[in-house]
Amino acid sequence: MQDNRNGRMTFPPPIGNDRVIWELPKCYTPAASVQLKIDWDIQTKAACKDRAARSQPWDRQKMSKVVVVGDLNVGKTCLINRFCKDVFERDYKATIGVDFEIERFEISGVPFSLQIWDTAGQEKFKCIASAYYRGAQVIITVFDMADIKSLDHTRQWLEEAMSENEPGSCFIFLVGTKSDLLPLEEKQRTERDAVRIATEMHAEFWAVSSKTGENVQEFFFRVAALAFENCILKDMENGVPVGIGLGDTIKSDRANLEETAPQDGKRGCC
Ligand SMILES: Nc1nc2c(ncn2[C@@H]2O[C@H](COP(=O)(O)OP(=O)(O)OP(=O)(O)O)[C@@H](O)[C@H]2O)c(=O)[nH]1
Repeated sequence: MQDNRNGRMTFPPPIGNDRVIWELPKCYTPAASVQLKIDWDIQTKAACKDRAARSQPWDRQKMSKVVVVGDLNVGKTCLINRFCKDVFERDYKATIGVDFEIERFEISGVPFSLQIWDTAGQEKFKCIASAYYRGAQVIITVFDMADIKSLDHTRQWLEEAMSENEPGSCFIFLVGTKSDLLPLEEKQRTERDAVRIATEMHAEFWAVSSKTGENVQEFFFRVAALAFENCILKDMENGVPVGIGLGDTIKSDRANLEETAPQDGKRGCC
């Protein structure tokens, strides 16, 4: 890429090593995985090779929208903050409406981003948050492993998120947080219940702890990899040549957010 101001070559912002994915990350447990395969689809590999070789400009990278839903206090914000900022907040601060983060990856040599929407679990903010469900490629339904009621509510959260999206258009994940709070036996029992519900929801189950960081990065890498592959395969289905961007090519973070945010809503935290 040429920088017109000083004639020097400029390149996309570097991605830290911790956001580079070469191999398809493993699922948490095969009992609750919707994608049991252990490697990329052969078409994905070919498309990545081609695209990486062409060194597309950074502003033509791909982005997938991820919506995180679940009861209040289950740990949605902490989960996102642990992954995006590597921090853990012990004190509860309710999310007001919605908030978002953008995380950049390099997957098989191709730039890719996740736009992660954190929604409020409190009933009074639901109408604001639900306006942002549309256009999701990934829905993450979160429950607190130490509060079994929140697991029962995940079906309802998923139904509401899916009501704004086409059936079968999203990857669904069921995430149990606060695994650090449970003794082993109780954790195993809760996981068995969660796997059953995940199967009903056609979701992939993960147990994580934002406090200790256990499985948080592994989980988001898996999300990014599956969303990325989905973009490539969708483009192929739609007859988009592999060299011409992957799916919804983005112009910039700002332009993309304006497109995906509801017309009458605000961007960012409301
Ligand atoms: N021990 C432990 N506590 C956690 C974990 N994740 C979150 N918490 C605590 O749970 C409380 C709620 O976390 P939040 O992330 O704010 O919950 P939320 O789901 O975003 O809540 P709303 O914004 O109201 O929807 C906070 O006090 C966190 O410190 C975890 O993995 N382990």
